[in-house]
Amino acid sequence: MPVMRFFSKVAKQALLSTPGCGCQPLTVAVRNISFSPRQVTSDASFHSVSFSETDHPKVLITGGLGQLGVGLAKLLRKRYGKNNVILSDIRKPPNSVFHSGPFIYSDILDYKNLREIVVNNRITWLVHYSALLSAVGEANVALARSVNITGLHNILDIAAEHGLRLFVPSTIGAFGPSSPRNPTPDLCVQRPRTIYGVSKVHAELMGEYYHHRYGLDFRCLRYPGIISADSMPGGGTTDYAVQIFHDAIKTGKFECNLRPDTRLPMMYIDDCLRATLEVMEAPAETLSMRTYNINAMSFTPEELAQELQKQMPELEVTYEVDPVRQAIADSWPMNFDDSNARKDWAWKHDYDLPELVQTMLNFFGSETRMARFN
Ligand SMILES: NC(=O)c1ccc[n+]([C@@H]2O[C@H](COP(=O)([O-])OP(=O)(O)OC[C@H]3O[C@@H](n4cnc5c(N)ncnc54)[C@H](O)[C@@H]3O)[C@@H](O)[C@H]2O)c1
Ligand SMILES: C[C@@H](O)[C@H](N)C(=O)O
Repeated sequence: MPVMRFFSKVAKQALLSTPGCGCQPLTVAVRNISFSPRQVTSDASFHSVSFSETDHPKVLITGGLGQLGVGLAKLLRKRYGKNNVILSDIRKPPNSVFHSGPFIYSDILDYKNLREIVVNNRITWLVHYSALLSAVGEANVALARSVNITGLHNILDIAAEHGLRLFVPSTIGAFGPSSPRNPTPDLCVQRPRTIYGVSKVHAELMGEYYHHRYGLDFRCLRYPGIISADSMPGGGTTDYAVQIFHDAIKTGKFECNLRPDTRLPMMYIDDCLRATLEVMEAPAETLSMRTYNINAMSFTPEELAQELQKQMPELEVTYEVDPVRQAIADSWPMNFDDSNARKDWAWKHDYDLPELVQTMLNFFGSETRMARFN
């Protein structure tokens, strides 16, 4: 769409509209909506988009000290420059993170604090990672509702008010027992039974609503369970698939809290972070939707254990099922259909199960060698 037509369409939408939010006068949000040139569609084809020194996005990552944020900051800093990517969280960063690039305190429940950060740092992209995951969410529903829903409202309004490109991850947990589970397509019944899932469906719908109503450049990927070696998961149902590596290396034993035949979609962290970068850089006209499933592999605890045992035959795996996590897993997709992401913006995973296991073991192997050396 030509630039002027784009602006006048969005300006008209803005004049007609008022984004709802409990935290600030609605008119302010509308009057202050501004449009970054980055929101205008580009002719560059996917993968060939590159950023000149002066054209870097200025990125803020919320909830950046969890399993995914530090890795994403590293990837984005490599691409856009160290000082153009700000990590934020409400927790105190470890030394290594604090010294690796800009870090700032940000509580997503504090709207004024968010606005100050966005204005003072001239933020243009917002990656919203703060959340309570599925298992911790069930253990503290009130806090999960507040962080995952009220916090999201603040993020949407900040993004709309300042014309930011906004990424919010969703999850396989946004589906429920009445969704088709094998495979689960992008568009189907979504009736999750966890506060986490309910809050993520809410985020998908609110983001898409703001996109259609106010022109917000909202982008969302539904991540599978993410597996990483150098960061620990924050209390989800798929955490077993990370813990098994730590326990296997440390003790040669692992007690799994899901049944051996529980099949769930999973992904290695490098694929997840690259997908996030790719969808953020994708020209708007390639996105036929604003919320996409992405997938890499799908396995059960038994299959993961067998793959590990090819290299560690002495590994012993036992099962002590946690009924809360098992009920959650039994309501989630077994296989994820990500054909729209593959078609629209050329999504392609690099890691399948054997490569994942090899990469994780290589990481822990080199760590052990380093520890012995020191
Ligand atoms: N890790 C996965 O397997 C996975 C899968 C699907 C989707 N996701 C989504 O990706 C995002 C990042 O996941 P993660 O695994 O890094 O999560 P995590 O639980 O490891 O980290 C979440 C972070 O949010 C922070 N936080 C909590 N309350 C906050 C507040 N009020 N203000 C600011 N920050 C606050 C926490 O301190 C924590 O560091 C989440 O939105 C999650 O739903 C993750
Ligand atoms: C799947 C995902 O959203 C998260 N790892 C959880 O299990 O809660």
